[in-house]
Amino acid sequence: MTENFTFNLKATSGKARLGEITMPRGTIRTPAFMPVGTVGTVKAMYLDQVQDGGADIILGNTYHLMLRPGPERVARLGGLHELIRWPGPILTDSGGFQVMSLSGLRKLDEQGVTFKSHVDGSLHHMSPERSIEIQGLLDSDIQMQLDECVALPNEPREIERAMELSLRWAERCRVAFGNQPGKAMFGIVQGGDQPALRIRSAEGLKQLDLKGYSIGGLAVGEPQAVMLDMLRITLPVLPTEKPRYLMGVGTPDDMLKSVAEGIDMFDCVMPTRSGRHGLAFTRRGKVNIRNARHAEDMRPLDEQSSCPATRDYSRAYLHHLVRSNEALGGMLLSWNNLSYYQELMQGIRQAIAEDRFEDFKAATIEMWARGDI
Ligand SMILES: C=CCOC(=O)Nc1nc2cc3[nH]c(NC)nc3cc2c(=O)[nH]1
Repeated sequence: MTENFTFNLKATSGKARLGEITMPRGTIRTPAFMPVGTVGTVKAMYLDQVQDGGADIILGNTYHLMLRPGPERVARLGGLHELIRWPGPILTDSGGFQVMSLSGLRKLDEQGVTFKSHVDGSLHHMSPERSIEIQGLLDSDIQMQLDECVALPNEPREIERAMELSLRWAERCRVAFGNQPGKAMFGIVQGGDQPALRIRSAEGLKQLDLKGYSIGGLAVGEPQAVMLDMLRITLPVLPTEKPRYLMGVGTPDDMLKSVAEGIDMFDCVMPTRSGRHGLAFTRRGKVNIRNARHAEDMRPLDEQSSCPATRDYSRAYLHHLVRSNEALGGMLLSWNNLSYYQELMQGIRQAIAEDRFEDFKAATIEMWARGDI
């Protein structure tokens, strides 16, 4: 068992990287997909299934957990891992992004953000220091700086203002985080779709002795080409020996192309959220199980899968459950989708290990191009 946070780069295939993050609570194989466990649960899943399905780490959302059950209460209950019974590493966001997108934002200034809870309307203030304090109370293993993510497209002046503010907040978070050997704090590169601002943000964060770097401000409505361009600008500036985490991404296509640029970690609600709405991800593309054509299709989603939800249940039954809005429908499709995402990550890691990632990427995207099957 290691008492530190270390990242070991094991192989490369083009710019794609195979690595391992070792932490006291376990090892994270990269490239990694991190299921989103918003309010201390990966929705519609048992965490045993999430772990058995291949996830080494899950996400917890600071914004939700600070509102309910509250960070001090979680600490009194032994911390998030105890409460939700997840033994592995947990990455928590700083809350910044969700405050902007979910709450009645009241004010954002140098000190931090002031907002009204979407739960009960209570007023909250979150400074960079309070965000790190909350993540500490949650006993989070990988903590995020507080940042300001602006939507795209946007005025360059506005993107610059938010990027500079985020840099100042990164410094304050770094001071507040202090020295916690078995834990990590990641900075978040901002700068929107502006190359010069992306470079300045990455250069600024490199002064802070961080253990990893998130790429923020993307997957906020910009075309995929813009997102990939920003990765090509940003990643060469970042230290190769530290992990890179692309926030909120994405579809299998997004992840394959981002791994090809040098991304190591991903999180996205897509597999779980779309599973609850009847969309199944499979090796051969997406299946909208609500579609009438599945009503009497006795085939499972994929007879070759090792996931029971994928291998043992007919499309007809899944169709019936989803059409009837039965809980089991969302449960089985979430299970299927997370299993597919982890199977894809395993395939990516294997392809990098054998230096054939480019072929694997092309073949997987081509298989997907055939669309709904
Ligand atoms: C776990 C996340 C750590 O969150 C933070 O502390 N801040 C933060 N979160 C983001 C989340 C995003 N999701 C998407 N698309 C679905 N784009 C995102 C961009 C950001 C961002 O720029 N900052």
